[in-house]
Amino acid sequence: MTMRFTKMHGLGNDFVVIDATHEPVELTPERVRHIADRHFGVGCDQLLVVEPPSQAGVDFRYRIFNADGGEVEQCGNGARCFVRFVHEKGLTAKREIRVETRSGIIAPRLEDNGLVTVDMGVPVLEPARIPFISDSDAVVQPLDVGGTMVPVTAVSMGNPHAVQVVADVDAAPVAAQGPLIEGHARFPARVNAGFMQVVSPSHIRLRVYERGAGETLACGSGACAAVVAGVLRGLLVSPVRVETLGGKLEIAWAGIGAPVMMTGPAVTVFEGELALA
Ligand SMILES: N[C@@H](CCC[C@H](N)C(=O)O)C(=O)O
Repeated sequence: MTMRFTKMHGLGNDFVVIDATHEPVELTPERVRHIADRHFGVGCDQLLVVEPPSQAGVDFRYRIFNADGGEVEQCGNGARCFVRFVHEKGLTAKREIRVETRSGIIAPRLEDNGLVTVDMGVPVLEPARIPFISDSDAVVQPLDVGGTMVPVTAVSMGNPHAVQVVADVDAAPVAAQGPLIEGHARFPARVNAGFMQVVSPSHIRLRVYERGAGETLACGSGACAAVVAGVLRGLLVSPVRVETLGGKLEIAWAGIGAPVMMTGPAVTVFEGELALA
């Protein structure tokens, strides 16, 4: 059996994108892991599957699978690539699209300059809904990471994030702390671990150790979560330029109750056909 795919990226956070609008695609966690494998498969941080909508008033449904095979709720860089994909494939001519994800409906828009702006929805801060086990709703909470108390802000952008502030992102303990935070018992659904350096109130540098994928060159939902955390901590003023290892995003957030807006690029790299066992 063969499967056609498109390889894409948003700031180096890379995706294998599959069109399942005409025919369903059978995916198992093993198959996702094989496709995402950089040696034995195509290689990607996430696999994105574009499907017909399951409800009225929505244009598409898109599903997100991490490289470890797990299906997740949200992907910011993926949402931008999804829009470019449906345009390039001629699946719609609409520039503003309503798309179902596991965490609800998001609304990405293809701009005239080729960038994509995504309304990523209202961030969730209540611990139980993140989910984050805590008796407190304080913005900054100590997390015991291998015996070191790390002050983090827990935010859900549809998917869970734990953001910490570091003095120098290049020296941040991403490899050492990332896996410990990702699998921390206080985050029962696991979590994406963000390390943010505040350069100025409108500029941060960010690295993210992603749940189910390890450190990636960029994480769109992580950039949104970091800006929310920075604004809530009084360190940032929207809009904020977020510099990742793979490039820059613009994030705007007007505060509690408002949606987070993310603008950035989406790039198609190549198309291919994969033989599946
Ligand atoms: N790279 C993504 C996030 C993908 C999902 C994440 N690893 C999770 O498990 O929640 C982004 O750009 O937001």
